[in-house]
Amino acid sequence: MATFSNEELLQAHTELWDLTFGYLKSMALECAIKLGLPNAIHRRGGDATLPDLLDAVSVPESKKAHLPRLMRFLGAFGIFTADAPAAGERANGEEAGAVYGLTPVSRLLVDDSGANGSCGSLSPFVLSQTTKYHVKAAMHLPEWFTSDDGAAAAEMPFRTAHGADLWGVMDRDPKMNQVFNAGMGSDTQLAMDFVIGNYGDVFDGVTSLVDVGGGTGSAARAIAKAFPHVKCSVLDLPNVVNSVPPDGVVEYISGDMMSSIPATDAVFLKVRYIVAMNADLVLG
Ligand SMILES: C[S@@+](CC[C@H](N)C(=O)[O-])C[C@H]1O[C@@H](n2cnc3c(N)ncnc32)[C@H](O)[C@@H]1O
Repeated sequence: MATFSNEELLQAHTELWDLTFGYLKSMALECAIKLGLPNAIHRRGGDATLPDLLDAVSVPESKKAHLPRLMRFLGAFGIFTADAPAAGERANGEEAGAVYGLTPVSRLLVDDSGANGSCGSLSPFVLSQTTKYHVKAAMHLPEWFTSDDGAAAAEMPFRTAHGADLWGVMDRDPKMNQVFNAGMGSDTQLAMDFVIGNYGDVFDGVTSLVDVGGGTGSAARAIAKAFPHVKCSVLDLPNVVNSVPPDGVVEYISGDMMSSIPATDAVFLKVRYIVAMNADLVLG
C-alpha cells in the first residue's frame, strides 16, 4: 500500500479543504454578478475602492461590513485583484482602503458592449449554470448512483431531482427558459467570433444551413451576418422557438431533432450535452 509523507498529507489536507468548499466559488461568482460588482468596477475605470463599490451596489447598511470578505474571497481565486491597503487603513481587520480591479476573468463578466473588443458579457452564461435546478441536480448524484431504477438508469441526476430533464423544466418554468437561453446565447456569441474569425472557410460553398438545437439563434445570426449568401435556420424545441421574436434574418423551426431535421446543405450542431445524453439513441 502506498505510504505518504507528513508533508504530502499536510498538502492533501489543504487540497481537501479547497475541494470541500469548492461550491462556494461558484456561489460567490454568481453573487458577484448579481450584485453587479464587475460592472461597478468597470464603470469606475477598472479600479474601485470599497466605498466606491458600496456606492454602486445595493447593499443594506447591516450587510456593508461583509462586502470586503466577499471581495477577498473572490480575489483569492482570481475574479478580482485587490491592492493591499496600508496598515493604517485597515478597519476592523478588513481592507477598508483596498483598491479592487478587474482580472481577465471578471472582464468577461462586464455588460458594456465593446468593453472586451467584440466579446459580449459571459455573465448570462454563469447565471444559466448556477441555477437552483443545476445545484439541486448535482446534490442528487449519490442518490442517482445508489438507486437501482432499471430502465431509468440512463436518466441523469437532473431528472432524479426535478422529475424532468432540463428541457422539460425549461418548458414548465418560463424564467428558467429565459435564463438558460440567454446563457447559451452569450457563450455562443463568443465561440462564433472565434469560429468565424478563424475557420470561416468551412462555410465556402454552403448555401443553406440548419443550426440543430440552435437555441435562440445566436450562432445562426452570426453566420448569416458574416455570410449573407447562406440561408440560416434554427431547429429547436417549441418553448425555445416560441420565445424568439422573428428577426427576418433567420428562420426558426419548431421541432424535435430526434424525429427529423429539415433538408439543408449543412447541419450545424453545438449541442454537446444532448448528443452525449442521447448517444445510444443517435449512434445505435
Ligand atoms: C446546450 S443548448 C445549446 C443551444 C445553442 N446550440 C447554443 O450553443 O447556444 C441545447 C439546445 O438544444 C435544444 N434541444 C434539446 N433537445 C432537443 C430536441 N430533441 N430537438 C431540438 N432541440 C433540442 C434545447 O432546447 C437547447 O436550446
